[in-house]
Amino acid sequence: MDGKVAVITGANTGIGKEAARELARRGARVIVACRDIAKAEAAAREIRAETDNQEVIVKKLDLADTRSIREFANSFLAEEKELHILINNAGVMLCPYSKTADGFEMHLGVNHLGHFLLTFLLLERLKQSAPSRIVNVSSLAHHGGRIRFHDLNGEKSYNRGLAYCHSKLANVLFTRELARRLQGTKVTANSLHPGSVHSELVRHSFVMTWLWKIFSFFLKTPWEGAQTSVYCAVAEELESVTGQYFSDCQPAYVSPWGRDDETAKKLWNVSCELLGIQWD
Ligand SMILES: NC(=O)C1=CN([C@@H]2O[C@H](COP(=O)(O)OP(=O)(O)OC[C@H]3O[C@@H](n4cnc5c(N)ncnc54)[C@H](OP(=O)(O)O)[C@@H]3O)[C@@H](O)[C@H]2O)C=CC1
Ligand SMILES: CC1=C(/C=C/C(C)=C/C=C/C(C)=C/C=O)C(C)(C)CCC1
Repeated sequence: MDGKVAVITGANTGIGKEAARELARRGARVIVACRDIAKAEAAAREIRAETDNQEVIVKKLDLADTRSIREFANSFLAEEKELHILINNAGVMLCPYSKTADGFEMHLGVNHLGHFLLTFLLLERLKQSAPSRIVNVSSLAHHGGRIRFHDLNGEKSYNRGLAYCHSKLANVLFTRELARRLQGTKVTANSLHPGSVHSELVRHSFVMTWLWKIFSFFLKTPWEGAQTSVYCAVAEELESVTGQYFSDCQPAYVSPWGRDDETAKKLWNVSCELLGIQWD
């Protein structure tokens, strides 16, 4: 991947860090886009030392704050002339009810709206650098999700498990609509389930943290969990594959709600309204 530029969100730990390591190992210039610069620098240092690739760059990105997303994009666009791979990987799960700086429910705000805005801001660069790829890390949990247009911010009722599922369904629907709109541009968009992975994702749940420790033997390692992301980002046979959903490096079953084009279009329009952007 010499000469290729990749941005990976949430690459300081877990699946994102391992995906960054794999792309760096293959020679790509990797932008590690994280909210905590100290953690990101530590991860980048480790990856540089292990892969002997010095082109692992840390940039601040807090997906729970649209100002930070815009600052990241401005700085990236000023410094990087190309972008071939965008892996929208960062995520939160099982958060107690909370809101982003812009007042969005945390799961929807970080997992969906933050990445929606980031993709919007970086899309011209992806188009200019085509062939290029957008990889959205969703989850099997999208099966439990519904887009609750009447209460997107969970103000009427909130369940943290369901809130995560809704946001992961939003990832699948966003990918589907994005892929449709990008037909003919040589920019592809695919989503995926990484597997059940022993990472810090369960940090907000005491019970899940213990389950994850006790049953860690049955879970994938973060490196194993990163393989489908890496596959979607680099596999030659996926050059023109777009709008698909993968698991274990294979196309996988999408819930009926994840295949609903009307909901995908409506979610697109509502996301634009919430973010105050025009994206045709
Ligand atoms: N682990 C699993 O079993 C599964 C994971 N997934 C998905 O995989 C992706 C990666 O998760 P995983 O590696 O497991 O989890 P981790 O918790 O280990 O990593 C999540 C990453 O997202 C970052 N992040 C969280 N909030 C923000 C924010 N506001 N702005 C920027 N970055 C943020 C974290 O940063 P920080 O360290 O600073 O908090 C961290 O780098 C997620 O999208 C998750 O939904 C899907 C299915 C199963
Ligand atoms: C059934 C079962 C387990 C499986 C849990 C699963 C399958 C979790 C999936 C989590 C996802 C999909 C998270 C993120 O999106 C454990 C805990 C290993 C313990 C043994 C019993």
